[in-house]
Amino acid sequence: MIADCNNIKAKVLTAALPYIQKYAGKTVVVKYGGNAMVHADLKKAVMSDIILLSLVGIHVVLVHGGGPEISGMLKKLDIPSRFVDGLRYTDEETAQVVQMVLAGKTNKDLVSLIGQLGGNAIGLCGIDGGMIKAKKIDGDYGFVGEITQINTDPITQAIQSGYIPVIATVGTDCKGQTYNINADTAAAEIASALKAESIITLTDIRGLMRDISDENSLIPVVKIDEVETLMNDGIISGGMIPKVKSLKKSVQSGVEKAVMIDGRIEHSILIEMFSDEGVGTMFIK
Ligand SMILES: Nc1ncnc2c1ncn2[C@@H]1O[C@H](COP(=O)(O)OP(=O)(O)O)[C@@H](O)[C@H]1O
Ligand SMILES: CC(=O)N[C@@H](CCC(=O)OP(=O)(O)O)C(=O)O
Repeated sequence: MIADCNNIKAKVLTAALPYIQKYAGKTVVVKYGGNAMVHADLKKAVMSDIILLSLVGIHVVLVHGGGPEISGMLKKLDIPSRFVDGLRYTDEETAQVVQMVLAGKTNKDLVSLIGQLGGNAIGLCGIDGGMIKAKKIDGDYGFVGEITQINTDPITQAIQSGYIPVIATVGTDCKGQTYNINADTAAAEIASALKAESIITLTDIRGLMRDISDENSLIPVVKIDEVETLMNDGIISGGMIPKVKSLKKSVQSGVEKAVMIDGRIEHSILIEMFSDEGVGTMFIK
């Protein structure tokens, strides 16, 4: 019985070998959405996967969201939340709360969890080391940032020093104004700046759906020139809008593999990376 079990373990590990060889030394950006973060056990499983990837020599960069935590804090402070095209309308006060929650609480909680699980992470936000420079996005969104420049040095230096960089997506301009940057948007820009091999977005749904009330309507592959039609068809709404736009942009910028997967499934990152099983929605040229 024990021998059988060990045999299976050995088979699983050797089956992963070609995938490990493919990704070793390459950069993989994982975007971890706030909605897939709400269950403690799942969060632990995701962090364990990230540690494993890093230990087999993959340069994992974790870019996290935290929308539900921000909304929760705004509610406690009696500040109303409002979303426009999937982006949080951000007045001056909201921008401060976003910085406090994303860079302060969510980021440090993830770094601490990775540490508890035996990994080595360093928490950064876009302000640290001048990593994310931003300006006000066009339109009426308040202090929502459009990224003007990414300085990859703090990220690459963290990786070279053996840390998993964990990034909160708050940026600044040269005057010190804080901007709230959607985590999907930032993850795509970071992946592109790092010339990442792959971007994996973990969310709280199977992938891009034709109809979110129908579990069987998953769209497994999207060609990026189909995105506009899908947007016009009105099947994409809320937080899925920046997600889809960002994955499209990643592909356009040369990221080899851009996928959205279900963060509610335990070890979905490992299934995605270490098997040929297509999970979620893949964006291709
Ligand atoms: N066509 C679609 N397919 C899948 N999800 C969609 C679609 N349109 C809107 N959504 C919504 O987008 C949500 C995911 O975005 P969001 O809540 O911002 O997640 P995250 O916290 O992972 O960034 C889904 O839970 C779903 O409610
Ligand atoms: C401009 C904007 O919308 N910023 C997001 C930043 C966090 C985020 O993107 O979190 P998720 O990945 O969990 O959605 C917000 O304020 O909620």
